[in-house]
Amino acid sequence: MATTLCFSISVLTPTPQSSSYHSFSLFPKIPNLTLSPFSLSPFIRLQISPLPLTSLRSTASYSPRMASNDAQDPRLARISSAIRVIPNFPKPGIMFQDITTLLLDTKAFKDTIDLFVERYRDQNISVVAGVEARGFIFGPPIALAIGAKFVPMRKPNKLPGEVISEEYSLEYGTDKIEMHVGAVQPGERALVIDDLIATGGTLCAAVNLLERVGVHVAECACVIELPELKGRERLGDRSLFVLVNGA
Ligand SMILES: O=P(O)(O)OC[C@H]1O[C@H](OP(=O)(O)OP(=O)(O)O)[C@H](O)[C@@H]1O
Ligand SMILES: Nc1ncnc2[nH]cnc12
Repeated sequence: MATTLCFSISVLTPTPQSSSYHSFSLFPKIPNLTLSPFSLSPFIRLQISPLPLTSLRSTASYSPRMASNDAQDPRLARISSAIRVIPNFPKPGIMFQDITTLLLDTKAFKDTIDLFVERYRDQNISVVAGVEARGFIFGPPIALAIGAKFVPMRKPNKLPGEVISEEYSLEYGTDKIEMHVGAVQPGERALVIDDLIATGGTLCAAVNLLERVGVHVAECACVIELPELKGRERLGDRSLFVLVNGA
């Protein structure tokens, strides 16, 4: 493999058509990189360095930084290249980060779960809260592996029992997520998981909902971050762990 790194940077241009979806590009180009057949772009994403759960923030860098303690961890590159990017979905100008192709790659999918499990298995987490819909894919295997319960955080009017709701703002309008009353107890320690953080509105709402019922959120975790959308800033002091940056 060639070792020269080139950089291709496109600055975020918010699209008027976009509401909760946003497009951008910020990634190092790596010639001769082996990519999955699903990847539309011959690029590897930037990666975010790990922080212990006690740390509050991690920062993106132009040097690839790995989510594992091993700076050469090859799993992140494979995960990154297994995520398909679909331009102009669901709206013109959006670069949709499609994790369904990651799920087809059994090694990359397993590596994704393993990376989260390695980070959280000794953190005394009793609740993994997954955000609808794609947090329902990554959350349950992590919960099972670390011995925590899985709590779905759903879109409005989907849960049959009594719910507690949290509204949050989108670029235009508002949305809401809900959780069953009694699913968690005050004093429990939670991990909030989703596939992707963009503006951070969804994760913020999930954290707020859990904190309102006395749960301590140890960390939020996502497979992908779109750093230009500054979701990390919206989370404030809440700790965020991600594996790769969006292409
Ligand atoms: O950081 P934010 O700006 O809040 O955006 C991130 C959210 O957007 C996507 O879900 P989406 O709202 O598309 O719902 P879906 O998973 O049900 O399709 C993604 O899976 C996150 O949940
Ligand atoms: N670009 C994107 N791809 C996938 N999910 C998203 N949610 C918000 N923005 C997204």
